[in-house]
Amino acid sequence: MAEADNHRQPDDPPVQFRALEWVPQPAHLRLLDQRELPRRETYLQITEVDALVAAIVTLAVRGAPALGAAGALGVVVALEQAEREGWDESRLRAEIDRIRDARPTAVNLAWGVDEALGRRADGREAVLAAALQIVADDEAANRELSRVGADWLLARTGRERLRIVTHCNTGALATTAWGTAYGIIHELYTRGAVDLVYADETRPLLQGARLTSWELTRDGIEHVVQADGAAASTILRGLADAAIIGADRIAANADTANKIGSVALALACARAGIPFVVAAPSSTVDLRTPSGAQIRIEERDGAEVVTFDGAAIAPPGTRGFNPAFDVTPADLIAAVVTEHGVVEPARDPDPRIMERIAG
Ligand SMILES: CSC[C@@H](O)[C@@H](O)C(=O)COP(=O)(O)O
Repeated sequence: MAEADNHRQPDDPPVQFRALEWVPQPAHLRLLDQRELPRRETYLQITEVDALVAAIVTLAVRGAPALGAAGALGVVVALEQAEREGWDESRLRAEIDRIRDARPTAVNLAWGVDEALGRRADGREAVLAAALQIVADDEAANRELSRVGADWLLARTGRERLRIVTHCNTGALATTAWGTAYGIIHELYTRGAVDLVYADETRPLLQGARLTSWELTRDGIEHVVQADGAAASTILRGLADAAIIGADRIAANADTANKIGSVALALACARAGIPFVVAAPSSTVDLRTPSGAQIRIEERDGAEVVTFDGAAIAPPGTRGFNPAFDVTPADLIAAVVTEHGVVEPARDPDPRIMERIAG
């Protein structure tokens, strides 16, 4: 792994890395293996559906927008494997369904698969072009929503410099590039408007402690990692000016599914009177889901909770309870930001409010 540089300046060009990339020759999907970060920077070469599904399920690739791109490029992987191995149509469809269903909460995954699959009649090159368009569009959306979100936060708080709580990882690792909530933080940083970032560690898989702090360190943004259990207290003690999170699925009424622990931040922000902001590209908005009550929450293996870094931390036989996401009700959300603008669900209880910024 390259040495982290803690001395970057706001004007320095952003550090380039990609969570995922299509490599044409020999054709494969290249994934930065996020299970290994920050210890090692290693890449997976994906040429088979089994390997892609395993990478998604074990969070080698993760984050809703990155999953959307992985799903779309996964259709190309499946088409190529089908040709190599002589699959019939029903086998091909079943394998593509395995990719689509590998994780249920992030709407981007099924969306990405279906967008790419929709071009199948036009051939493999058209499917690949659709998938690469998703990659390009995601970066553009993230950059735009970051500007919009930074403007909104500075106007709403009236502050020149912000102390920000964030949860899970929403940076370039979780997207095709740049990031969502992290993108807003980076945008504020380039404007000289970040005082301190509190990155929640994000139990049980530590996306905050391992991944967000890796990105913040590379970008030279002042930060601390705090235990998830510290976040509400940080907010109630007046140590933060806002919380910004990403999303895995935003229902039509703005109820938002995101990494487990997000709703606790929203409750604390409401009590403290500081803004709780959700940032996502419009591909994460699911207008077919009316409210959070209809969002399926991924339940992961309890072993992830009762172990730490591979070692047991509870008595043998202890079962873990491991919902990967929670749903924050719209009335606790000060702002949802997409590349198409901002809505303010806490002030505006419109049951179809997300139609305004879904594109
Ligand atoms: C821009 S990423 C938005 C969300 O996908 C992110 O906050 C999150 O909850 C990711 O969960 P993960 O389980 O790591 O895929």
